[in-house]
Amino acid sequence: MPQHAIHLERLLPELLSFEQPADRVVSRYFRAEPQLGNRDRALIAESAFAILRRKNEFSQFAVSGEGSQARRLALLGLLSALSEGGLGSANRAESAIADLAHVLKPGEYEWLQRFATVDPAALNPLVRNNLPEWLWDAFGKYPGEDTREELAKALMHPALLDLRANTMKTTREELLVQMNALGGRYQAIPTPYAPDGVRIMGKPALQNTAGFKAGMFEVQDEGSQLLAYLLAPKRGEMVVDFCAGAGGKTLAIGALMRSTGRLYALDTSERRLANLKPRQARSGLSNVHPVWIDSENDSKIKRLAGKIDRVLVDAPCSGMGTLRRNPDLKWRQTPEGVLELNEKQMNILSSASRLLKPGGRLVYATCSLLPQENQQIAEAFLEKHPNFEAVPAAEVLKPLFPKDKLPLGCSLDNPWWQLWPHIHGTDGFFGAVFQKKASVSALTVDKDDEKSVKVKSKKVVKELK
Ligand SMILES: C[S@@+](CC[C@H](N)C(=O)[O-])C[C@H]1O[C@@H](n2cnc3c(N)ncnc32)[C@H](O)[C@@H]1O
Repeated sequence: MPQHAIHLERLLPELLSFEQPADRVVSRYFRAEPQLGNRDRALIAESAFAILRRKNEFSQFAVSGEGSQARRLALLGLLSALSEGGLGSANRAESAIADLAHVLKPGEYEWLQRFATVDPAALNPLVRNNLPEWLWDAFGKYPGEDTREELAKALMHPALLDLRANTMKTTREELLVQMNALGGRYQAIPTPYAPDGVRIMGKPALQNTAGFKAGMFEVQDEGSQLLAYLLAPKRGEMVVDFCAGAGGKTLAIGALMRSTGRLYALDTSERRLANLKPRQARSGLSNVHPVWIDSENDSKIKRLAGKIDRVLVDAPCSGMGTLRRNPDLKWRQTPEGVLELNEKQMNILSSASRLLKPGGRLVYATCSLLPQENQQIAEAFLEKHPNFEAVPAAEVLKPLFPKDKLPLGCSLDNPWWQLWPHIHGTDGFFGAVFQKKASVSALTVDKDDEKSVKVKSKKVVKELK
């Protein structure tokens, strides 16, 4: 373990400069240190992310103590990673300190023990909750002063590892057996709501398993899995995933369509779309068509106008709902950055809405918790597009995922769908469903029989090439 602290000390300056996303900095570091094994990498990465999650608390405590500031942060990161149980150890702080004892220099053992006995209630709320002031204030407005601390606490813990069984190749039950056969340290259980989800306690390296290579599963948060049900794609439909990225949601949607119909995966990032290709190949889906676009106004999109049954806009957003797994975002994002995103979100949603047939469904989604990126965009969209109406999420999801008599994430007070880390144990998600109102001329278009739909979709694919 001495080398873990040394690697962390080396990694920290770049990580804490916040110039690059943390996962990129960590991956680059590991590429330059090929001798590190899987377990070492897991502990170093988990400790680095713990430092980002609890930066205010750790920085305040690390003002005093032995050695350099980087060494102190590294030790606090290791202590947190070893005591969180994210690595399958589920140790308490005392036993984690004991695990570290043999690498500690004089005075460090007592210093860590002092840290473990700090009373969080005595700390300033910004320090205790590890949030920048603007975000703490924003959470005070929504979800509100009474609940923001609970939310902040949930965001300080690493996310659990969720998988989605690829139902084109296996079942959840088979995947559970496969995962439980990995070894005693890990335990796999069904996710509470997503019907194909498997939750793993501990963090096994899965990329090299035969099941992963054979496309039996994808790593995907339960909330993301549930979002595919809000789009509710049907077999044989024409569907567009407008901001498909590396295709996490595309693949879940494609499986719900049982690999029928056509599913266009659009994105402006060639790099992300390139990452979709191997995942698509593993998945066995033949209905997915990745298409690179130069912007939301690309002429390829215009050619699909009025032809699509369902469109998902999983918009670029601040990612504040994913702070459990991307804690650097809370230090990198700013209120000005959110304003810029708002303009982008509105433009993408407006362009995407042109794709829909009369009667077609548009789902706007983010992994943000900020109303500016969620409710306010959905409301502004409805105001600007009187040819669309909101469809209550509860109506779309019923009878799925019942919780307190309503489908999970739905409310009687509004039509939107929202998942919270502190309530649902998922990443934070927002979803709004809109339906394009049917017009008289549209009714005749809707009468197309299946054959003519097939001919048309072939033509569209040709046009996109
Ligand atoms: C939240 S991510 C999507 C994640 C993805 N749906 C998934 O499940 O993995 C947002 C995506 O929007 C893409 N994007 C940004 N601007 C865009 C635009 N104008 N049109 C389409 N996609 C855009 C980004 O490249 C990014 O991949």
